[in-house]
Amino acid sequence: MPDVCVNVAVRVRPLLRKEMFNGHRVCVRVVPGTSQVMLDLGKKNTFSYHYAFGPESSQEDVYDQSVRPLLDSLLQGYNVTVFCYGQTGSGKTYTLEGGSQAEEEGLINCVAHDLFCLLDESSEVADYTMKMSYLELYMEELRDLLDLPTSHKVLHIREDERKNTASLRGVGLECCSRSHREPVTSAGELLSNLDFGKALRHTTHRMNDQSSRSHCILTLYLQQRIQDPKTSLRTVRTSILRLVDLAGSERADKTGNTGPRLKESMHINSGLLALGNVIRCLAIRGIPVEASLTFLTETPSLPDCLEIP
Ligand SMILES: Nc1ncnc2c1ncn2[C@@H]1O[C@H](COP(=O)(O)OP(=O)(O)OP(=O)(O)O)[C@@H](O)[C@H]1O
Repeated sequence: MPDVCVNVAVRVRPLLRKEMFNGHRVCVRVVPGTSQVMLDLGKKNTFSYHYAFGPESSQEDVYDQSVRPLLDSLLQGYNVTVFCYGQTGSGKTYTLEGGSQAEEEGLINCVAHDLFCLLDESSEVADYTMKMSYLELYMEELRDLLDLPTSHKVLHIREDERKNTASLRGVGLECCSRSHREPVTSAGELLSNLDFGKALRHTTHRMNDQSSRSHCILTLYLQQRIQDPKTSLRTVRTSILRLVDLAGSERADKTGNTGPRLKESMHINSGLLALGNVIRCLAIRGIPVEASLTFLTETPSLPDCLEIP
């Protein structure tokens, strides 16, 4: 488990061809050999993070340093969430899902492959089950991206008496089942389910050709059965990994959005603001502000570890 419960990594992407063509220039640099970035704003401003990746950093560098260690925590029974946050076009989806070349594989691919390898090779894990859910929060409406017949229907967010958040279909007496959790047994299966879900995602607008217009939450529910070789005590260890691709924050004056697109932006920005407030409140142990996005990314209060005599 890392020493601190929130780590922040900053990634500066290279200029895109069209940005170079339009005469844009780099205004943020990583200070060599440090985890600091410097803004070129006349007087120099420097900011420190846990990790800082410059335009030359590969997907592998980002994964190995900032995400791979979290898999060990997950296997130990800790709940883990990775958020990709930033302005529209800053590279969140690229970082999580990857680019068009083989060497540009995103964090989700790396996690999928390593997680199954670690579980299969672990000497303490007798067996395990993994399930996944893939939800989209668009304009404050929640949709299940793994359930085609109902993906167009809105899910409702509810909390049980233990403060666990559930996403349910229907309301009141019609409230029948929670969002779909698909069992997965390999990285290939996980990634093909993801491709299925991605096709249903809301995308596109002007500042970025393939812009995500929704917050997307991939959750892996892991249950491991651990057998102690000395005592034969069996333990069931449950933990959750969330990989969250947040919609890009944006300024209405820069996007030129009007009408429904402007309304989308307002929902995106208000969700991000609430999330930022919650993280800030948690850091200073204040009272969090609640919104759909913050309910969905909350980790459950289920016991992480159950012992079976
Ligand atoms: N590290 C990188 N190296 C090369 N190209 C990158 C990198 N990061 C992002 N890009 C490119 O920049 C463009 C925008 O990236 P991306 O779509 O991931 O942004 P985003 O933050 O997810 O945007 P939005 O919030 O609008 O969905 C894409 O063409 C992507 O291929």
